[in-house]
Amino acid sequence: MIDIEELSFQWQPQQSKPTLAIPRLQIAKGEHIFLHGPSGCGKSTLLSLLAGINRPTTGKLSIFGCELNKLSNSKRDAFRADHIGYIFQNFNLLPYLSPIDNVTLGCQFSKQRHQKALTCSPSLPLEAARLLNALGLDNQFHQQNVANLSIGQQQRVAAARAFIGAPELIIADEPTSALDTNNRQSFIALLFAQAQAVNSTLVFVSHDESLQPLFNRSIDLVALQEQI
Ligand SMILES: Nc1ncnc2c1ncn2[C@@H]1O[C@H](COP(=O)(O)OP(=O)(O)OP(=O)(O)O)[C@@H](O)[C@H]1O
Repeated sequence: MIDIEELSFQWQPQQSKPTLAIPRLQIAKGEHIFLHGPSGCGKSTLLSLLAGINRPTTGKLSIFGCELNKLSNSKRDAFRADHIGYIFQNFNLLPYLSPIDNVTLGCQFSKQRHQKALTCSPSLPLEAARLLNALGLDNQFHQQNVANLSIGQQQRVAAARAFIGAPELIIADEPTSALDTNNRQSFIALLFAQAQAVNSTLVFVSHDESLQPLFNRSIDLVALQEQI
């Protein structure tokens, strides 16, 4: 569960107005949230706070009972490695590594996720292969350099890397923007199936409002900041 109270964030101390000012936001465990709003309204900034990359300037941000606003940078890094899978807009894959190696990297910084992954498969590479297949990337592509894969295939690798070790929260920042409409919807169906299998909470940012009905709840970041 995510719990935000009176949160504000500003990139620079001299800003006249904070980038984000959210009075209240609660997200329940297992919810699939569609987060939207105009360009520059602060969606990626909010994701960076949820992921513990940045810390709120003021206010409370608690994820699964842990108050991230009170943790040091290194403790937030450890929290992120243990509990959060992040699918970046540009995927951030290592191009000279195979899909299997990219996916297993998701466990390198977390003993907890490593152990959880081994409860599903006998080894990390086998668990990576299981997730890649579940997300629609066949075995024939598992050992190639990811640089040789299509954008849609790279996106499946990025999603499998986020899901390995069953993190409680999956954050996805416009992961479907390079795909056509049919591929977007089928990718989201696979994403939901994985999230449901381990009851992960999903926070998904997109400008494509046609995707909204697929989610449990839609949050307009501008309206959220105007609530009294
Ligand atoms: N690293 C940074 N340093 C300073 N300001 C930043 C930084 N990153 C973002 N900003 C500013 O914060 C504001 C919100 O940016 P953010 O990227 O969160 O918006 P967004 O809603 O995700 O936009 P988009 O939909 O275009 O991706 C913008 O005014 C942006 O210029």
